[in-house]
Amino acid sequence: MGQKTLNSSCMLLKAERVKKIWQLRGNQPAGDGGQRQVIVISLVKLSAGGRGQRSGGPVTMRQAVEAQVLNPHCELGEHGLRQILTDVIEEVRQSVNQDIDGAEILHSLLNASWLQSLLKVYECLQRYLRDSPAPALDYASGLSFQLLIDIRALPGCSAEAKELYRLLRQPHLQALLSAHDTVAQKDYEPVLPPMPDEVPEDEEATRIICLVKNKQPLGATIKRNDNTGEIFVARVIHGGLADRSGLLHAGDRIIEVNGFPVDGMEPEQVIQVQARSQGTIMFKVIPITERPVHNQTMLYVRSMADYSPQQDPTIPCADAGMSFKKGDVLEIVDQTDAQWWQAKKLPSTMACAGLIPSASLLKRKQKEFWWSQPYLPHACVQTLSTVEEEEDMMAIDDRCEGVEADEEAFESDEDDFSSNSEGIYLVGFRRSMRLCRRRSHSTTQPSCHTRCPSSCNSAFNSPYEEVVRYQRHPQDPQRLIALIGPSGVGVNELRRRLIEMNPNIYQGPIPHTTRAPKGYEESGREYYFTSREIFDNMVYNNCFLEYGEYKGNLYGTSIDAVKEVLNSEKICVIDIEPNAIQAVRTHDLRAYIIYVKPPPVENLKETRQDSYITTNYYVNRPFKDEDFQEIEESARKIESHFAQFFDHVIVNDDLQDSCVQLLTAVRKAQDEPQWVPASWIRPTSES
Ligand SMILES: Nc1ncnc2c1ncn2[C@@H]1O[C@H](COP(=O)(O)OP(=O)(O)OP(=O)(O)O)[C@@H](O)[C@H]1O
Repeated sequence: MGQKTLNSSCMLLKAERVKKIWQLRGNQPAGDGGQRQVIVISLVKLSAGGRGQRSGGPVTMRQAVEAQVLNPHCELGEHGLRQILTDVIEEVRQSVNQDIDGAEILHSLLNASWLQSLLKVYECLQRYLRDSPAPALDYASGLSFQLLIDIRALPGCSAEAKELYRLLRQPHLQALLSAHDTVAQKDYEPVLPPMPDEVPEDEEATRIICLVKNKQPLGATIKRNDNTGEIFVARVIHGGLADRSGLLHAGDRIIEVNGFPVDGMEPEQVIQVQARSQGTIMFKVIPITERPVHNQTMLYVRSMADYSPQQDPTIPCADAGMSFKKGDVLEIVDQTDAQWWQAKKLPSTMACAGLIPSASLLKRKQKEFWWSQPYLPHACVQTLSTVEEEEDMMAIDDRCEGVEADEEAFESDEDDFSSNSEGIYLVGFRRSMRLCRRRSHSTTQPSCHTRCPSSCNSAFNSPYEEVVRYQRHPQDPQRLIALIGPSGVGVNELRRRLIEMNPNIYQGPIPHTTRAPKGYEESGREYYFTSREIFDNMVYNNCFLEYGEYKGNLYGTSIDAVKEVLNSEKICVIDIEPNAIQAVRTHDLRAYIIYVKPPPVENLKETRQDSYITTNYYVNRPFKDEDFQEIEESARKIESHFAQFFDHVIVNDDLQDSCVQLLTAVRKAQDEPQWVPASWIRPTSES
């Protein structure tokens, strides 16, 4: 016995020519605007032949196959070819058991579901040829239309007639009748070119793909091998026309487009040939032999930068690119290419993905600065207010016409330590507390210190932040609500109104201070009164989200004070400096960031006519034009540096409207699924 061979007639079964023509037809059915795809498998011809035979069943099978090829109309029994295939598979299975070379591969090939489906289609076509069904009439929709007119003309119509009228008017039924008429009239458009009769010997290695153009782009990019001049498919865009055909793959070599040999052409010329074609595009390709296996995992990211493909000269194809803004959530559908990923912007109804720079490429581009917003490196440790800054503040306040009031006068301002009828104190609204961390109209020179978690730098440096959809479990603590906005926009006003609405649900954290308590004050009610030493120790141990100094006393909001509110099952509402955002975007606090944005300056002027701005060193005074300009300027800076972290934006125009918006947003944050950093759910060493 020589080498073991698969001595079976199933080896003789040879796919001589299997050609598929996929006709992707862009048709707009009335009403739904969707796309209909018709897949036509034009020719499937299996024949038998070859060496070696065995007696018994297999020979009968071979004869049956040959008989089928010679006379496709002959009967092959109830299950036709599928029956033959089942028998062959059984025989190959026996060969597998005998450990015969190649049997296992053949067994899995014959068992493939696509082959079963192909044979099913074949059998259907055979049955169709045998039965030659003919339509009873070509214009079923015309008949139904006539019926509708007749029923309407009936003087008193029965319940049955009314029901028939209703049924015939259903869009689904009308679409069905229209489809019937299309088939009955054999109105198939466009007509595909005939298959060439003469197929060269090496045809097995090539594939002819015919795609019907619709308004969509092809969804594939090409590249040229500069040494050989050969043209290859560089990438197939996820969800595009080429991808959905399933016939074009990255790495396939394109030999012809619409009959034009493309070897040696520039990619732009190939695109022109393709663009000139009307109706259908025919590609002759040599398929890539080893297609890479994609086991892509689903990845969702929040973009930390803006990107515009039209301004990026390095993108392989600007039209295939996708623009995005800071804060957009992107679904990364393909990361095969280390440089260019494919993504969809969420929420998306687009089937087709777009090209975006990979994380490493975008990081490189960010460093180049040529198209992105100037990048502000995040300062982990803020410097204490300098003498110049103090002078700056004085310079601003020099313009004030108010009367200087001492801290005591501020502290006794009723608004600042009000308690409601149930005796619940609204903490954190004291003027001194607010002024100590007063925003200095500049994001680069904040006057207070913010905590920087270890993940802070990585979040600021990475152009994409991985996110996951998170729905708070009813037993989880409520999410922290953090409001940010330019000084004077109304952050405290909104926060106060929310807490006042229901202090049993909403509460601010109790701040710490080194100031001595006044007679009526209790530690743990208005403030936690601590010594400077303890305060310094807390600063050293990173216990504060933010802290600052006002008139020689330190004030700060501790993480534990926030957690205390959250653990009491209330919703903690805080007002933070933009630089403290990263300190609250943690696994423990899970902050929902609401940005309070100023309306256009004309609206600001109109709505703030009777309002008073809180100023440093001086009592409140009416808003001035300079204040509105500063609010606008500060808003621009905050948005350009921190917009990627906003979960929600409220334009504080009409105060009443803004309160309603805030309440709705807070409820959504607690009760509806939100995109949150993946590190909150799968804590990493960084978080
Ligand atoms: N939508 C609005 N319409 C009219 N007045 C408003 C509106 N929002 C806020 N105000 C008023 O504007 C003034 C400033 O608001 P608020 O004190 O809340 O500012 P802020 O953003 O907290 O600034 P800061 O942190 O500097 O105190 C207050 O008198 C407030 O009542």
